[in-house]
Amino acid sequence: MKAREVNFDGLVGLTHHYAGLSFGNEASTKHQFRVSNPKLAAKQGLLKMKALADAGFAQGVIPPQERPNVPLLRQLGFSGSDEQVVERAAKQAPQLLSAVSSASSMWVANAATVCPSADSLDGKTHFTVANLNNKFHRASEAPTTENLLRAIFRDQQVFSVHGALPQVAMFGDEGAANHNRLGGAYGEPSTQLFIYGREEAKAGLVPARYPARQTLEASQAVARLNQVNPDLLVFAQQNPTVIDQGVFHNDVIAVSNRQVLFCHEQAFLHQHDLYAQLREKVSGFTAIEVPADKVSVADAVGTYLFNSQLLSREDGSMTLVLPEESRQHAGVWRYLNEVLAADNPISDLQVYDLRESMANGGGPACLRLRVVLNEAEQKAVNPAVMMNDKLFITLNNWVDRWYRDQLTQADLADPQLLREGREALDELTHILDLGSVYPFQR
Ligand SMILES: NCCC[C@H](NC(=O)CCC(=O)O)C(=O)O
Repeated sequence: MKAREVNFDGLVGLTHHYAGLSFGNEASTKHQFRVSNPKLAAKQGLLKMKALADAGFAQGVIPPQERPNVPLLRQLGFSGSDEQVVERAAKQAPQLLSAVSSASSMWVANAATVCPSADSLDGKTHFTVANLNNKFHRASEAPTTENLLRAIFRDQQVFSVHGALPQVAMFGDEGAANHNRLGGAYGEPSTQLFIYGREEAKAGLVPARYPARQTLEASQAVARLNQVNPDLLVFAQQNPTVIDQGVFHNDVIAVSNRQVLFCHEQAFLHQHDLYAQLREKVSGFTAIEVPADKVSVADAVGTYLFNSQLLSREDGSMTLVLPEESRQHAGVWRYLNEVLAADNPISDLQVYDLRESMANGGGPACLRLRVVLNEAEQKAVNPAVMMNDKLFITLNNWVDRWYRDQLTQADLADPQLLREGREALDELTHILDLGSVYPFQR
């Protein structure tokens, strides 16, 4: 049975703004308080989804979360009606209101880690929701992410969705952004490479300046929950010095597809040992390694060339889906064209304008969750979330009706934004046939 990779992209939420919340993510810090355009952000994302769907890649959509997160504000001691809760938070702690209003769930590469059925001991497709413990504004995504995944992958005969790991630093887990799957055909058992930033139990090498968000302990627990066949597992540490240069997730410095790993030469701590392990486990393993004298780590972080999607076409060749920023940089673009000309599976570069998401540190790869599905599993997915001409038009109209074209931290105090958000999401759950998934619906 033929399996394929389906990409599910996060739809940008109505409160997308630049809050400067992610220490260690340099774009987030740099763009704090810049005026955002949620409408444009959502449309940029939809255009990428539609273009990839039109090019024959299977594409789904994951909806945004309810923001501001009023229950979370109540947990922090703000009381009264929902409107009063928001109003009081805006007055007493505007930075908290901003955090609980973040549209960060758009970066669904951090929603969960996925184990395709070919790799799991029980033959099911597993999802473990990420706890995103390192950042307050992101840790609150987990419960609704779980509801959303259950509403999309709802057939429990074939899908198994696990709740997030315990919310403590020891089990900090950032989902698929720190996970690669390497192998042959998608439906064949493949090697799962879990990348971590530090090991809680050992005083090993760790970054000095910025946090290592993912622990080895978390990666091991996710592999257990997902029932990954132990023969297929590899764990490797990210290079702490690149974390200190702004590589807060592995998908900022490496991307894989089938037998190919496209990465910077400084991505991993013991890079050559890792290649040796992968050569042994993955038939035809191909590393396309970018040297620092061609692209510095700073330029990789600035242009996000590795935060790309590496997609297989029918003939086995691969398309690299890149953000506009990597075309704008002469040296990076020259290097990418050298990769194109060289003898390797990459034979096409596609560039998208994702400027709104990029300014918060999210490129093409951050916006998508990869799910390998065989034919029966594809049929078991909630069909209303799959991108096609009709859904594209419906979602664009929905965005036009509900989204603002500029937003600042001060606007978050507007009780109308809360009401608009709920009405819009209520409508969206009908469009995507999700049932009741948000706190305000329960
Ligand atoms: N995979 C990309 C994730 C980007 C995300 N940025 C943010 O949350 C920035 C939000 C802000 O600062 O407004 C993060 O760092 O986890």
